[in-house]
This record gives sequence, structure tokens and C-alpha cells, in this order.
Amino acid sequence: MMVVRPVRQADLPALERLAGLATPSLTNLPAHRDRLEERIARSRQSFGREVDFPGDEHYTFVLEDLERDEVVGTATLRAEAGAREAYYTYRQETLIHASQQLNVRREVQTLSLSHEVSETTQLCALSLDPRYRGTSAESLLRRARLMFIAQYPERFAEVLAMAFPGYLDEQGESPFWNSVGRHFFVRDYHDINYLAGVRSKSFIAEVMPQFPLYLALLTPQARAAIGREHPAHETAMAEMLAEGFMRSRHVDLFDAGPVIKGERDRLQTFRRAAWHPVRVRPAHALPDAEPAMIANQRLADFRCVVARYALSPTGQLMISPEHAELLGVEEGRAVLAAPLALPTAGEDELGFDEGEL
Ligand SMILES: NC(=[NH2+])NCCC[C@H](N)C(=O)O
Repeated sequence: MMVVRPVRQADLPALERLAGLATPSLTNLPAHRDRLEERIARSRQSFGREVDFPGDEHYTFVLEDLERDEVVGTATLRAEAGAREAYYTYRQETLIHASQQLNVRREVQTLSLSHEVSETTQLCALSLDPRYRGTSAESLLRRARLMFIAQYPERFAEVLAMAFPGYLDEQGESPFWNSVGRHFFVRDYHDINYLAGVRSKSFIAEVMPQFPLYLALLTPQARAAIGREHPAHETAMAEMLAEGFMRSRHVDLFDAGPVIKGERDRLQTFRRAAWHPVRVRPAHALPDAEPAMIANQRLADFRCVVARYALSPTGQLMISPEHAELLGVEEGRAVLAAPLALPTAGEDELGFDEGEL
């Protein structure tokens, strides 16, 4: 059985291992023991604190394989991305350069430094042991965070965002960094990425270019990387788009990786999550049904599992004694359930226009 729960002090070695496994390595999950220890402490404070509106809380979760007795994944929610220091992105913009006299008109694409994403809640720092890639545990790890937000909406922003690692070529180089950032900060992309995670981010404001960049002046390779996720993250991107997130105009400052955004009301997990009283039945007596994410109603003891979404004729959710114990619920107590499967493109009854959020 797989479960998502809040991180504990004893998970430090597992976090260190997962930080090392992330491809490419993540700024928000540096393989640095002291920083990770701080993350755990900060997460524990956040789960323990009374909160009325989002601030600088970080909630870190882990995915545990109970058969193996091993932590095999981690993911974090930053309640407000720019609570301490502004959250930096480049925003893609269009300018019109026109001269009536010469009868010319050109649309010029630019990237402008922006702090607009600062107010969103950020889903970040996800790393999964590669053995679990493509399994339901991967979806659980990624989306259990939405189940948590659904229960504690006051702790999070209305708009959720996720920044994907940007495109790197076969040599592991970032064409965008090589064309832009490197002129201002003569360091390798991987060094700078790591620095942003273990040091304060104020160097970004100090050394990165403040004026808009004209895309026409970048290398073609850099232009092609704008808004393009790292190849290892294409499946994750597809899942989040199916969830209801949309690509935004914002890209990362260093590698131009895409930032996606989603209003809570438009996301599938929020729209389809429902509370049900529990009925405990032996595993062999449970009817066959589609898998769902099922979460208990506890803050610091939050648990989320994947189980069958089997409802009794009277609307009770039927779960096995093992799952009931894991969730810490008894017969009659309520759990939150949402289908694990997402509608494939075109199936979404909402049919929202692709708009800028
Ligand atoms: N690729 C990166 N490491 N980017 C990190 C810096 C920018 C990031 N959006 C932030 O403000 O936290």
C-alpha cells in the first residue's frame, strides 16, 4: 500500500536520496542536508500552525511504500510563492513597433521580469523514485496536494501554479541560460540552479537583467526553449493540463521552463471531490470500481491513499479495514474522495477557452 503523509524528522535520509534522484536537480529540493533539515522543520511548523490566510508556510509531503517500509517520493506546497522574497519569472509580451511614415508594422516579442506569480500557491519540489514512474503512486504523489488544499482552502491562494524545469539539450546544457543568464552571471546553469536553492535569491534581482529582452536578439536555440519543459517532465505536464491547469505567459528566469496556472474552481480534483461516510468491508468483499484518491480529515495527520471508489447504495464509501486503519477512520467517519482518472483532452465538459489567467 502507498500513502502520502506529512514529512517527519526521520525522513531526512530519504529526502536527501530523493533530492539526488531528481532529474534535473531541483532548486526547491537541493541535495544539501542542512537545507533539507530546515525544510522538514518548516513543514512541521506549518502543519502545526493555525492559519487564516496563506503566508510563508511550506507543507512537505512524502510518499511511503508500506510493504517496503520506504519513503519513495516527496512533494511540497508553498502556500504563497513570494511570501518571503518575490517570486521571479519572465513574462512573455508582445510590443508593436510601427512607423506610419515608413509604412512598417512589426510585432516584437519580449520577455519582461515579473513578480506576478508571487501571490499564487506553488506546487513544487516533487521527486519520485524512478521505480514508481508511471504508476498510480506517481499521480497520488502529485495530486494528493490538491486533496489537501481542498480541505484547508483558507491556507492557500485561489490560483495554484507550478513551474516546470526547462528544456536542456543532450549535453545537459540550457540553451536559454547560455544565451541570456550567462552574460550576466558567468556560471554554469547547474551551479546557478543549485545556488538559487541553497542561498538567498536576492542575487537574482542584483545580477539578472532588469530590462525587457527582445526575443529576436537571442539565439534560435534559446528562443525554441522558451516555455518548453524538460523532456523528463512531459508526462507530468500532460497530467496537470488534464487536471485543468493552463500554460501561462510566465517562464523561468534561468531556463525558460513553463509556469502553468490553475484556478481552484476549474481543477478536476476540486470539482469532483466529495465527502462520504465510510463503511468498512473486507478487501475481498469490495466491489470492483474505478480508483480514487481518498484522504482523511486531519491536518498534521493528513493521509491520502489510492483505493477503489466503491459507493454503497446509501452513498457510503466502502473501504478495506487496512485502508481504514491507514487513514485513521472508523465506520461512519467522513473521508474526501476524488477519481484518480482524469478526462482526456476533449472529454472535459467545461470546454473553457484558452485564456490568460
Ligand atoms: N531555474 C531556477 N532555479 N529558477 C529559480 C529562480 C526563479 C524562481 N522562479 C524563484 O523566484 O524562486
